[in-house]
Order: sequence, then structure tokens, then C-alpha cells
Amino acid sequence: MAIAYPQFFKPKKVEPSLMVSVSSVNLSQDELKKVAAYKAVEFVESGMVVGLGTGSTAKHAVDKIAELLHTGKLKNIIGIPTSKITHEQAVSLGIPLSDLNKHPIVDLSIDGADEVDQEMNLVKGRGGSLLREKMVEAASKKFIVIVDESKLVNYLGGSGLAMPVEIVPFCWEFTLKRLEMLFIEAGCVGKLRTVGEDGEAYVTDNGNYIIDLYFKKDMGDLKAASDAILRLAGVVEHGMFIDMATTVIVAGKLGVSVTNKE
Ligand SMILES: O=C(CO)[C@H](O)[C@H](O)COP(=O)(O)O
Repeated sequence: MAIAYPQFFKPKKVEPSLMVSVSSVNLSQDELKKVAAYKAVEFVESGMVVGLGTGSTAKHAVDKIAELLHTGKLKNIIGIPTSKITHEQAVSLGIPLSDLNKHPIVDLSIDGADEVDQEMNLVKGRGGSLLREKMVEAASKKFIVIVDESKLVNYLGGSGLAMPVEIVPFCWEFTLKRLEMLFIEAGCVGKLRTVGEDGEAYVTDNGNYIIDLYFKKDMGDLKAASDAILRLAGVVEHGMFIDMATTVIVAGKLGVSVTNKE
């Protein structure tokens, strides 16, 4: 079979993608998300403990899992939601749920991402759920990332959009400045995430704030960047998911690619 990649996605340290042909040329972005999500659900088997991601792409996967449960094509699935909103969605669809206390090993997680680089590293958390997502996905034997091709970047931060960091509310301006100082050379600017016209701080499911970091240049060594961020007292977690994805499914105008980590 000929190997083709969506634009920009030429993974370096992974097996070549398999391109699945679908007539997706005229699909909207949301329809592409659905294509990627449905493809991922093909990997769910009866009896699995499944991490349920958060966001508009993961929502399609949760819908599909519920449909397969109700039609009897999947049986005995236990879902581990990664946010309150996904918890609500899964409850409303009748998916049996548990948590990491009772099920510390998750067979498979399916979740979207904000950015995917060529080594399958991710930025996640623009939807605000990065901490629970990272806890569930780090506990997963397999982690399938589902994106439309707009999420593919040459380096993390390369979309010019936010790399979120969850912090404690105490003296958040201080933590924001410390985060910016870590990445002065990359032209990093931090902004407190807010909601509504009054600019109230956005509060995560865990009662924390989010600082969105914007980079003018590549932040360089991701592992070093991650360690430096996590060393700051006041930081709870950041949205870089380094070396965690085991499969990336990309839906684009050329079709769907499924790329597995070696
Ligand atoms: O990390 C996330 C939420 O915290 C989402 O997975 C990410 O923001 C992608 O969202 P969407 O599928 O809506 O584009």
C-alpha cells in the first residue's frame, strides 16, 4: 500500500503511517474530527477500561462508544472520564464509569490534542482539562490521539496558540512571571486564562488557574522545558504530553492516517 502523509505530518521516530482512503475532501473540520474519532473507536474492544478524553473531537468518540454499547457491538466497557464535562456526557449516554482509584490501569485512552509534532508529542489543555487528561492517559497502556490535520505543527508552540500550564491560584502573577522568565529566549508571554466580560479567572475542575504561554520561537529541548516548568513551586502540571501518545490518528483532506509508535 502506498504511504502518504497529511501535510506536515512526516513522523520521525515512528512506523510509517497507514493511509486509509476516505472521501474527505469536502468535509468540514468537525466532520474530520468525527472521522478521526470513529477510527479510534475501532480499537476499543469489549471488556476494556477506556479513558474518555475531553473536547470537541473526543466528544465524538464518546458518542460512538455509547452507540456501540447500546447496539450490543461493544460489551462491558468501563469509562474513565478526564473531566467533569466528559463525565456528564458519559452519564447522559449511559456509559458505565469508574475512576483511577478503582481502575489504576487503563487499557486504552482516546483524546484530542491542540498540537501534534512530528515525534507525536502533544500540546493539550486548551479546553482546560490537562491535569486529569494527563493522569488518565499516563495510566493507559495505549493512548490514541485523534486530530484533524489543522493540529499538526513543526514544533510544540508552533501554532502560535497557547501552551497551557495549570497553577495554584495563590500569587498567580508571581508564577506567571516565573514561567515567562524560564523562556525569555523563546519570547514567551504568559496570560491568565479568563472567562466572561469581567475577565474573571477561569477555574479548572481541580480549583486551579491556567496560565497560557505563547512562544515566538521554538522552546528547544522539550524534556528540559518540562522539567523546568514542573520545578516551579506553584505549578501543578503543564500541557506538553511528551512521549505519551502510542497512536496518532489524523483526519485530513487526503484521508485518515493511523501512525503507531514503534
Ligand atoms: O486537551 C484538551 C482539553 O483540555 C483537548 O483535547 C484539546 O483542547 C483538543 O480539543 P478539540 O478536540 O476541541 O480541538
